[in-house]
Amino acid sequence: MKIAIASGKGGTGKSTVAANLACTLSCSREVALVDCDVEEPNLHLFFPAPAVDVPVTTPVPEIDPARCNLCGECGKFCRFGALSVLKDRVLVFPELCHSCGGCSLVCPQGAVREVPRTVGRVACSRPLPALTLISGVLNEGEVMAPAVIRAAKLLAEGHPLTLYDASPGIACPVIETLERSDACILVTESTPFGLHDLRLAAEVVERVGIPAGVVINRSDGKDEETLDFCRERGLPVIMTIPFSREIAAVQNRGGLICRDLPGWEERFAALFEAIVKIAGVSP
Ligand SMILES: Nc1ncnc2c1ncn2[C@@H]1O[C@H](COP(=O)(O)OP(=O)(O)OP(=O)(O)O)[C@@H](O)[C@H]1O
Ligand code: SF4
Ligand code: SF4
Repeated sequence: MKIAIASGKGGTGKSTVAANLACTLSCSREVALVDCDVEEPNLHLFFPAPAVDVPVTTPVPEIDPARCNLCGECGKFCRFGALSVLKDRVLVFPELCHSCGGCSLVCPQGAVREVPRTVGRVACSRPLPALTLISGVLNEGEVMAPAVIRAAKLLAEGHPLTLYDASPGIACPVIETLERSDACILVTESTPFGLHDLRLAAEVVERVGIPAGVVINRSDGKDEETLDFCRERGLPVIMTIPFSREIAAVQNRGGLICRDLPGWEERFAALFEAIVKIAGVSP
């Protein structure tokens, strides 16, 4: 079973929910937690442990000047501007390449071969007896976040229960994270910005075809607009977390509220039961 934790807006508490849910569940079962926020992974801060790194590479073209006749077909084909055919050579911009493989297929001279290029890494650790943490890390200056997310998710394959912590927003890295998830927990906060971005995120999960439930975090007890929206969209609200200095203090020292504050382990266990019901599949 695969559960994604996402939110339209940054800083709403995705990592808080993902880390506490993973920790709670690992008391009773084997869990893999995948940090898909590859531009800024932070779950390792909750679960410090020695990690093994696996490099992530993507194939990019390399042109053989001895074969290339500068016909320009590869440049015409590439939709991403990663190839520029000049008078005397073909320039390759590897960081723009989406590794579709098209240029090597269309080259009539067989002058394009694919070479691996490292864009990031996946760090694997075992911070708790039944918890595997898999963190995708995109190299600085790289843009191919989906490739690192795919690699991180692949490493988690085979685990009976996997949680994916998505990046904020609704761009391709989030879509890549949502792919093949059984359900999604949408984390929001009761502010106009939170509601605006929840609308966008709700639309995305609907389009991807994944059932979802909502966690309202940093609640000040005035959640009516968010509750109305959820009711209209048929999105069940499956947990409410108050805005609390105590929660912030635990988190800011790298602690977990399910371990350090009474009652939260039970609440995260109940959150899991609720999302399992929404997913309609057994873990
Ligand atoms: N209920 C709460 N009460 C007080 N502080 C909170 C609460 N929930 C989260 N925070 C604090 O808000 C900050 C952001 O939380 P968190 O990192 O979980 O958000 P996020 O959605 O994962 O962020 P990002 O968009 O960067 O991935 C953290 O400093 C956390 O301690
Ligand atoms: S398609 Fe092949 S032969 Fe033509 S410019 Fe590109 S690399 Fe050269
Ligand atoms: S592999 Fe695809 S994206 Fe990359 S340079 Fe070739 S055509 Fe462009």
